[in-house]
Amino acid sequence: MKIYSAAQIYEAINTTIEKNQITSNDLMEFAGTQVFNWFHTRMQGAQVPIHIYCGIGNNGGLGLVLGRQLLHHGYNVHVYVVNFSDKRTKDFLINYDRIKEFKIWPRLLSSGEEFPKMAKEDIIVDAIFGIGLNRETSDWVKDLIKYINASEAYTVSLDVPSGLYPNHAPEDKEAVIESNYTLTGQAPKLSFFLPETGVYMQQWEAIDVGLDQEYLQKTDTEVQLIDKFEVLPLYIPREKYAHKGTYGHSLIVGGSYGKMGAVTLASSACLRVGTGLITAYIPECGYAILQTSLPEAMVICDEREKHIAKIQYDIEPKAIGMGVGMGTDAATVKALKAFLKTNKNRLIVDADALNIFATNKTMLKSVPKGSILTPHPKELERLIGEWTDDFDKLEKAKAFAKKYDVILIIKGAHTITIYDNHLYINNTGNPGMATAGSGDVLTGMLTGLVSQEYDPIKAAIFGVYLHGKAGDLALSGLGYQALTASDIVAHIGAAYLDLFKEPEKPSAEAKK
Ligand SMILES: NC(=O)C1=CN([C@@H]2O[C@H](COP(=O)(O)OP(=O)(O)OC[C@H]3O[C@@H](n4cnc5c(N)ncnc54)[C@H](OP(=O)(O)O)[C@@H]3O)[C@@H](O)[C@H]2O)[C@@H](O)CC1
Ligand SMILES: [K+]
Repeated sequence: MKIYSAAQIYEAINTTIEKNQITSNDLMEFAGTQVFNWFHTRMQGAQVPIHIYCGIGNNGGLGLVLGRQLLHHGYNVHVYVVNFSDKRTKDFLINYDRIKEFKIWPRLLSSGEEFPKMAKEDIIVDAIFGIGLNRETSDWVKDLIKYINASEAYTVSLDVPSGLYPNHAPEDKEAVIESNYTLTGQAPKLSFFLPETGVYMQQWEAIDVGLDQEYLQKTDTEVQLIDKFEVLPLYIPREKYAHKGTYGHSLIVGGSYGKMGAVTLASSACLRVGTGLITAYIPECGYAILQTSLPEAMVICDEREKHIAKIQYDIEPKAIGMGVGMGTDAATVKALKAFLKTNKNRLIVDADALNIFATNKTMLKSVPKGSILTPHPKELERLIGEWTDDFDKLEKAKAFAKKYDVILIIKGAHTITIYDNHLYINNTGNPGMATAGSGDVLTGMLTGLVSQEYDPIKAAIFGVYLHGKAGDLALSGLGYQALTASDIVAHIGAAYLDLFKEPEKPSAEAKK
């Protein structure tokens, strides 16, 4: 699903108006009606008080259309205008007049006014700011937002939780509506998926507000939300006359004394995702561990007992997973340096290999193009330096991926794959996956996919999706706390099978 920027949404609105020869207010009426239908379907005339807080822009205008339609259908509605500026938009004013047809005069709220009384059983509609927010709000509006949040009433935000900027993090964390449900116009916004800003909403749903389909389809976006619909075309079917050589030989290089489990997990995930052959390159101490825990794997041992000191082998892998459980011993750093001088294979770089690169940045220049790096937030910071907010982090990460021509996978609640100035936001996975070894499993899966000749960017997008889906399917009967990395591996097969079940609806999503 495409994620449009605020500028693209405004352009879509203008295109729709011009092409269909309608007024902007016609479009607002349509959007407001869609939102009304959403409420009406769920509330069926229930007389729960609904408090609609409208700003003075088009987000507020949308709130007024909703208010009028709810009144028309006999709902118990209270409408307030948050009067933060005199620059009311044309469509706000049209709808401000129209609501008065119902003998309703919205209460004007301004600085110093007492805020309306509400019970926590009531419903609040937040139509204060939409994507037009461009500066810090005044103190009294912040107080109102805090008051709404403190009410504990169920809050439905229109388009975005008010106070969220389209392209940077809020200055004041308390000056943002904590929304229970966000009904967003046409497509979700980037801020819904980032750790600092995603926390302001529990669930979101995209509502078709009638924007021009041709514009939406032909417009390329920098950001995409990845679900089943997007990954299905990436899947490479298995051939009848294939043999194990067809699906590539994967190599996992890693492990050190006390950390052999990481290699076992990565190697078993690599097998489960479908690699033809798997070899683990490990220090001597892991030999018996690997051979007993994973009989399908072949093992090559380093000359050292407890850590890797020389990466040398006589096989021809298609892809190499590098770094899981590897440690950062000086001899290992030296071995990695020497290895990079001759290696031509694509790498999937994780864990300690990332840490080694972070302190030896020149090594990054020897990483083959199209390799995949999979840092978690701390490892990412070591690679790209500190960031001011999540949006700044993404800019820095894009520049890094471009500089070294690599695919960067930023692991998190919504893992983001970055390549060639594009962002792919994953929509599978759950908090149970924040557990030891989960990253090792991902490294193994990505290695196995690249070995099977998935183009690296496709392997990254597909692998991250499949990893999250396996984690979601593993939850059943376990719950977040009990989920382990081995459970994720055990459900890779189910995640593949799930690809061919009924496709999910792309327009309505629940945030996990
Ligand atoms: N037109 C249509 O058909 C459709 C419209 N839709 C809806 O329109 C919404 C966008 O509307 P919008 O552009 O009017 O902006 P909105 O978010 O309401 O803000 C209002 C204005 O406030 C101002 N302002 C900014 N920050 C401020 C601050 N801190 N303190 C005080 N003032 C501040 C700023 O104006 P400024 O003062 O900078 O000139 C800004 O323009 C969109 O989110 C969606 O809900 C869609 O449903 C599709 C159909
Ligand atoms: K809003």
